Amino acid sequence: MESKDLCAVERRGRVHLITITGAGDHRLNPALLAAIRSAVAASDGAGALVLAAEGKYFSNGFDQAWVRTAPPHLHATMDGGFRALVADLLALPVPTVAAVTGHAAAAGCALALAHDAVVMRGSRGFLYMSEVDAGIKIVDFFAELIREKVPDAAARRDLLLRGDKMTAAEAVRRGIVDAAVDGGVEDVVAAAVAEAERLAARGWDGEVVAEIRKAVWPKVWSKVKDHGAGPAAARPRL
Ligand SMILES: CCCCCCCCCCCCC/C=C/C(=O)SCCNC(=O)CCNC(=O)[C@H](O)C(C)(C)COP(=O)(O)OP(=O)(O)OC[C@H]1O[C@@H](n2cnc3c(N)ncnc32)[C@H](O)[C@@H]1OP(=O)(O)O
Repeated sequence: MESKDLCAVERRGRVHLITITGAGDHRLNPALLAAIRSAVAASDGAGALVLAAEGKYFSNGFDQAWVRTAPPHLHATMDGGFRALVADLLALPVPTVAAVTGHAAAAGCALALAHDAVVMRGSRGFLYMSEVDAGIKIVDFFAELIREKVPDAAARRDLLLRGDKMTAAEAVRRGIVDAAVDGGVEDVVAAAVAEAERLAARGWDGEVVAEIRKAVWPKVWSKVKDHGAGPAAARPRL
């Protein structure tokens, strides 16, 4: 499947809207990670970026089936591809908003939290770090991402060491998500685009946005910066 089939890209006003397509659970493997990265790279000229998804999943995390079948030497492309995508998002010269239109589990949850803002569907979908239930250790930059994006220790414990499946309302109450949106997938996307448009209207200097973001999340940036497509890095290592 070509990358353009994995993600759809459109402009809505000043907003670059990326949609992970299909009714599946959008498992993150090198092909989908590359497709999302290409879609992010196509945001030149936009004032803000939104990442959304079709169906009942935003993303259900890494593609474990791919890991089981791929030669071991390729496993690093999953980690490298994810780090590169997070680096691209942190280095982007425009505000970013995740439209969590459905379940966001494990690496899918981490991907949502790698955005500046997160709006989430109120009636469907969990924010869920399933690793403790699935018997999967998390790596350092995941821990950093959660530590920096989930500042409340109790919320971090509930997410990582209790495996809570948080609804949007719960995630808003815990300070992890910015807004719970009533209605369907398109209502969540519309709310995310509206927020992105408000941020784009501020007309910020893109380099300042990117440098402030790196300064605000320094430990995550330090663990991903050599993987992304930003000025400091060579071509993505996918
Ligand atoms: C991993 C190998 C990688 C190796 C190489 C790379 C290394 C790189 C670094 C590694 C880092 C490791 C960390 C990351 C690891 C991963 O990502 S591994 C992949 C992990 N992924 C998972 O474990 C998947 C987890 N997902 C699930 O368990 C489920 O899919 C789900 C999210 C819990 C959803 O389950 P599902 O049964 O599909 O749910 P639904 O049917 O939609 O809903 C269940 C019921 O709940 C109701 N409901 C849904 N949303 C809401 C809501 N918001 N409010 C209220 N109720 C809700 C829904 O209606 C259902 O109700 P019933 O119909 O009555 O049952």
